[in-house]
Amino acid sequence: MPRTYVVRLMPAGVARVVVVCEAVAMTSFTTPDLSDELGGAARVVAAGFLDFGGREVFDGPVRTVRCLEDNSRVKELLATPGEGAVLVVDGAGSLTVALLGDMIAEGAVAQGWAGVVINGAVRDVEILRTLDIGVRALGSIPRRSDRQGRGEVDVPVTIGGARVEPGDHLYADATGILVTTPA
Ligand SMILES: O=C([O-])CC(=O)C(=O)O
Repeated sequence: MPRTYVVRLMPAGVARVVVVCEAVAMTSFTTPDLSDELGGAARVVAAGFLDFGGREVFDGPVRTVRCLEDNSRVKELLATPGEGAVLVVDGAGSLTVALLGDMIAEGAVAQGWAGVVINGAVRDVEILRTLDIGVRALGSIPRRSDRQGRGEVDVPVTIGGARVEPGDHLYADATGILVTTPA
């Protein structure tokens, strides 16, 4: 792991090396290790989610939205304090409209959300990748979604074959995504 070192000359002329920061944030988990350690208690989300965010590794307690081609609830929820949570959006796998774009994602960063995992599509991908938030989705498309106030918040959903409930904990890294239910 890359590190930044400062070399100070001590009075006796002896060089002392002090690690002052990690250039890459230390992560306390990997999804393969969690999968091995927890077995069936770690519900693994099927492969197929792509990384669109500026944070490759993220985790947090889960909030959920279920919606179909209408991101009203996504926009509303991500404009409220996230407190390190991960929003899991079950958009039924629809790839015809985007449920997240740069404006909503920038708001989510400002509100302290750790990540957004979308069983559906995003847009503004050039900007999403610059933002300090995890974003996973199935694909991208230019068309915005409808906003007719449809959708449900904090309901159990299933994405990538894994059941996800509000209050679960979601872990995502370069390998994949898994979900646990805290004891
Ligand atoms: O407004 C939307 O539905 C999605 C979008 O483009 C944004 O978040 O900037």
